[in-house]
Amino acid sequence: MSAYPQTTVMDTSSRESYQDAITVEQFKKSYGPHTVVDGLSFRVHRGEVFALLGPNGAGKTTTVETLEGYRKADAGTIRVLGLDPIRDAQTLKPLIGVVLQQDGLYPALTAREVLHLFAGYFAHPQNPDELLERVGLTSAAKTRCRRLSGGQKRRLALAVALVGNPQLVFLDEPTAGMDPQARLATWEIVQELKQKGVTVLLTTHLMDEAERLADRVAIIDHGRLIALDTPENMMGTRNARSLRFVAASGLDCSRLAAALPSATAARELRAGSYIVETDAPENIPALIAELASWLRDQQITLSELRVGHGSLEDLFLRLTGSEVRE
Ligand SMILES: Nc1ncnc2c1ncn2[C@@H]1O[C@H](COP(=O)(O)OP(=O)(O)OP(=O)(O)O)[C@@H](O)[C@H]1O
Repeated sequence: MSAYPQTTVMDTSSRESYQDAITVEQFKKSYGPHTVVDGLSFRVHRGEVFALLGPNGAGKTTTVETLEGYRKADAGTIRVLGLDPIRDAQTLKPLIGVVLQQDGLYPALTAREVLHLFAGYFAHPQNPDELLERVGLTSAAKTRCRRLSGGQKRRLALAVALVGNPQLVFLDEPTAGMDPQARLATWEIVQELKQKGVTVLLTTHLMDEAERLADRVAIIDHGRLIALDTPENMMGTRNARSLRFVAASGLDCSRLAAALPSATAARELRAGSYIVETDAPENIPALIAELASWLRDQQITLSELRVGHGSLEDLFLRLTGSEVRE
């Protein structure tokens, strides 16, 4: 309940000068002897969708919950909408929306009752019934929370986070447990939030979610920042000098490289996963055309083709050495 306080009168004058929606500088947090966040620094611009990626235990939830004011930093500076999340909690809480990893919704209330209840905490809430429809829960509006499926609970938690028209939304694994249709609907909602200028900080284990939604992605491991960039830059899509493709394993790469005039080299990275290199980004369109016609002539079926280093998932594995879990 503490996440959704009674509406307070806000003094926004002290916040007018803040530049970024979130500032984290040299943030440190330990549990006993165990350091889980170790000098983390990043900024989230206003109106940006920012994704935090990291393997299990990397410190993502600790970071997000500190930004939300639920945990206290041991060291460093944390500002959210120009405010200190603990000292200025009363002012900040009505301005942010939070989807927690665990949904602490009331088991005996219906989905509609929960949303109306939370709407009552805010001065200018969204229409709860319209919001229920927006998250695809109209048919479950009269279902008690304990009977909602895992995916429906996540959608209700999202609606609860949005009902107060927040300026900044924290989404901790927002689509975990959702079926593909609900996931797509949630992605649309995040894109709408961005269009409205709402800042979104999300954590996810789904690389396609980060690739599709995020303006910038921070990869953290052992509580440290190891990469921060746009998904395109991380994947090397711009100024790329290579193609990756997936097809049957065991293709003759020297024959392949020799057959493509724009290629300088070709290798099988792992069974069925190939890289073809060229010496300048402007050769990429020709390389794609040459590769496509070679594959056609050899009657080889292609299951994936990417420009650049590979997927965000490849990069994540390379940087953290960890498997991604859903
Ligand atoms: N209250 C706590 N007391 C002690 N240890 C904790 C506490 N909360 C988290 N930890 C530990 O801190 C580390 C970082 O946890 P955190 O939940 O921040 O990671 P995460 O990146 O969100 O992981 P996940 O992807 O599994 O959610 C983990 O080793 C976790 O066990």
